[in-house]
Amino acid sequence: MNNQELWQRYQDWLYFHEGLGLYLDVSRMNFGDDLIGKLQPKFEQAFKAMDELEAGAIANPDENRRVGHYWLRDPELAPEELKGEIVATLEQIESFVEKVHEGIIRPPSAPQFTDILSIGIGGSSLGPKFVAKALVADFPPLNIHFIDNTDPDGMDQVLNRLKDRLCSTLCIVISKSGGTSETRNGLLEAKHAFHSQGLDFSRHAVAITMSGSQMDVAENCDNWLAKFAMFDWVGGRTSEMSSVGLLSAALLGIDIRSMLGGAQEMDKATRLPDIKRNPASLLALCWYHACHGDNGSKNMVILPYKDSLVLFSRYLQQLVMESLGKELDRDGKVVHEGITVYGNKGSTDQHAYVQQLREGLPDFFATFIEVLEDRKGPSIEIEPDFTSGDFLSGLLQGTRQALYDNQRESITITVPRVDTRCVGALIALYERAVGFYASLVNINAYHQPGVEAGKKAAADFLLLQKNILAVLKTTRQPLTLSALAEKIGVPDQVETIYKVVRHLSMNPRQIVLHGNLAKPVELSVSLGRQNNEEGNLILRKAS
Ligand SMILES: O=P(O)(O)OC[C@H]1O[C@H](O)[C@H](O)[C@@H](O)[C@@H]1O
Repeated sequence: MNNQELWQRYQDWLYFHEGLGLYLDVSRMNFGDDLIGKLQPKFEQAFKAMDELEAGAIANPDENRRVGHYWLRDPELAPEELKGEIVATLEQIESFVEKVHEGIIRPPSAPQFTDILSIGIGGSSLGPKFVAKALVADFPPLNIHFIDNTDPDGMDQVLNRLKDRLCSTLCIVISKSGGTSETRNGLLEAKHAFHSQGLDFSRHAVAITMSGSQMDVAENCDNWLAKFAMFDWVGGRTSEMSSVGLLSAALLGIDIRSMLGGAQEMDKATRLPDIKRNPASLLALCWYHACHGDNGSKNMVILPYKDSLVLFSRYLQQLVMESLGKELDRDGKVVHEGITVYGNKGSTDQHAYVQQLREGLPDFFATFIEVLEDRKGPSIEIEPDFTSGDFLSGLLQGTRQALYDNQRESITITVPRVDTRCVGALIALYERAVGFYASLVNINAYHQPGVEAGKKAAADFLLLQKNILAVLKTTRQPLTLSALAEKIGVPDQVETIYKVVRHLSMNPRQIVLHGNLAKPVELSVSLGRQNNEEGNLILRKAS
């Protein structure tokens, strides 16, 4: 197409949401005009399924669950019996936050809370992190820190930096199921850090979990400073607008009602059963074209040209890949669906992987996110008539053009600025697009059966470790790895045993490896003293 034709295509397909000032440009996706007609029946099904979901159907049959994240921003739409708890939880959050800000709810040994330590993983971390990065003011009422892994080094880094302010740190532990081991470990490590300083953890701790969850019961969260409900009908990856995301956002001074309002406005726009005039169905159409049609399966590269949106791609990785990455369709047929999502930000990525996007594997489509307002207030001129923001804008338009010139497709979402309404709207837009796409390809977007396999294998690994330690504790002589495997009764698991003892031997766990590390088959292992005497004897216990 020549420039004139492209300009025409741009205008023909442009979606604009007046209230949000949001543009969606799909003109650089090369689907033909006939695609809408072709997909019309599938979309009719998708709109219908979405209506049913919002009306309270069991949209996630495998887990026998309703899917209600849309009700969070419009409780009036929720089934009668749920309205009250949505409204009450929001009010509970606001009242708690107000009291924290005013110092009415305060730590026992400091006048006010200064910091938040947020512990959670997956949906219990990605949304809060994304929103904090996107919307936090330069000088927020509290500073936020995250533990989202069971990496001891990572936890030490956070806890060491917080050491002098632990007495004024509010610890929010988030786990819908309450049974996620990484979060449990983070909680126990944080608790240990508080206790080491003589601080009463329960006076600093806030729980966000389903009532009666494993964590709720084990920790007796009712005795904590506060406990906020997490609803069974809200999935982890769509929980940003529940207490999971709203509590920390409000504590940071972010206007959560406005974020909910932005999402609600987008929800209204994405309910319209008209593919071309609904931004979420337009996105789903583009994804179908790029990922499901004759073009093979393309990856989704998310490129926001704005530093504050840098975590959007990570947020979307869970939303899109956990929702759409499925082995079976709704009829039980093997389909291996999914869309790979990656990205960081422009123009930073221009100096990293855009080379491959432009000239290498044509295995992706890009989504540019353009923000029209450069900054609050005026800019200096970097060169006569040019500001830094002009360069950012030029680099976005240039990359879009350069990709298109080399037959690389792209979508562009343009927003006026990164504010609460915009962030709420972006989250809502992608949530709905994922739901539509799942309908188009006939999969359940709301379960995640594949996640369990890794957890189960990790549990087996840890059980094996337990058995190894039990044997070594009763054996005086070093054992070869195969002898150890025999003794435990798993002769075919020498490699796993090797991995366990190699890890233990590098840590103060009194496990010693003997022999040549380059020849695992010749190694033997025993319980004993390691070189680092001091470390040997310290086995920290969770309090
Ligand atoms: O909030 P939690 O129950 O701790 O779950 C945290 C995360 O872990 C799981 O593995 C799921 O796959 C995610 O969807 C979820 O967000």
